[in-house]
Amino acid sequence: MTASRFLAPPTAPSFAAHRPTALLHAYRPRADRFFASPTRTLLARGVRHAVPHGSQPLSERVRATLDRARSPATPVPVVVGAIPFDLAAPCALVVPRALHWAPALASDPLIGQSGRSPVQGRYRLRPHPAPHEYAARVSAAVGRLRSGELDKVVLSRVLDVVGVQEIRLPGVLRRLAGRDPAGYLFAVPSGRDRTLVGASPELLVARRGRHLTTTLLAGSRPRGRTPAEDARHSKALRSSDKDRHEHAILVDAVLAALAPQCAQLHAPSTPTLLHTATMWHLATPLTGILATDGTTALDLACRLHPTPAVCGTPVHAARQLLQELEPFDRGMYAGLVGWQDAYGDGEWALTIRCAEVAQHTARLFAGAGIVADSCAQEETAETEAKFATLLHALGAGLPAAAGAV
Ligand SMILES: C=C(O[C@H]1C=CC=C(C(=O)O)[C@@H]1O)C(=O)O
Repeated sequence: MTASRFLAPPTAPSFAAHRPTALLHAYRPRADRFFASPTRTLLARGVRHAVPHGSQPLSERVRATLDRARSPATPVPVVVGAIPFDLAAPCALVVPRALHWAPALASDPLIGQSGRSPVQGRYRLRPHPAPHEYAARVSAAVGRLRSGELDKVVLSRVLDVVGVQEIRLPGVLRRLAGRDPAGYLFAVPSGRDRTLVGASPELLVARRGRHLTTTLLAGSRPRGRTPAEDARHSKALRSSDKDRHEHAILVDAVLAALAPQCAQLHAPSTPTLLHTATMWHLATPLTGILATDGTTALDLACRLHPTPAVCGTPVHAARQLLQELEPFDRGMYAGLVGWQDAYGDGEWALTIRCAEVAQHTARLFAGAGIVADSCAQEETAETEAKFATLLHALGAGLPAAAGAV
């Protein structure tokens, strides 16, 4: 595969014709799917084919849908959308009627003007479970981790944000883009009248020909309110044994899952730091060369999912513990969002730092990786800090409203 084919898929002859921010501003809720990564911006309009629900593995159903969508006018169709945490549940992937591509949002000088001033919305905030109850569940998880039953579990909670007016998704998406233009931004229909919107920092996997990349994140601190506090937080994260252990569990699991597929696989021996507008993370960028041409981006994603960034280790024990300790359905949270073309190239990011929006209500999700040395109060504070990404974009993250959490 050549780089030029990757940069200008045949479905996107107008790749360079659009400004990234023009696609951002053209986004229409419900009719469109918007996805932006550090390499490209994509706006998908309408539905030509939907990937069906069924008992066959997801990546086979996607292959079959892409085959069906191939035509002289669209020789290399693309699927776009979201996949739930539970791969056996219905996905929200489609081959759109029209697809517009542009370079990365961060490359557009106008991105700085996107959604700069958050509107002050009037909202009621309902956490589930309440922070003290979540902390109790973290303590229960720590007990199980210390007994040796498992090594890590990612325990999440939700925050329902209920407004007096309908939530305006284009504004939410623009404010997310304005604050984190180099992240993975998305707004995709996720069910009847529901939209999954978010700004994820984590790439599960991207494939370009035989080249694959992932950016593994685990171990977090909130950004500081002053430069000095911010520097303290990043330094504390870098030197924390507990966070390095939490991170190493993720890197080891992903290396073990990818090794059989790869002729080469490279991970730096120590993590670096990555930041979003609200969080610091320990990060490991991993690169590899696939052993064969036949493995698609989604084959790789399904092989990896759920990683210890969103579930835990061992996976089976972690899933069981989540069933006991998480009193809600994750739905599209902690799943995947992205695109893949008929060549098998694509990008799949984790659906974290996101909300599912329906009319007046947004359900925000946030999780924290728990290991045997975790402190329940700190993990609870970490989930509160993670909620801030979406609270800010909704205009609900202002001190008075945040105090109600
Ligand atoms: C599960 C989430 O974050 C994951 C990604 C980065 C760092 C994480 C952590 O430090 O716990 C989580 O594993 C979330 O934001 O809901």
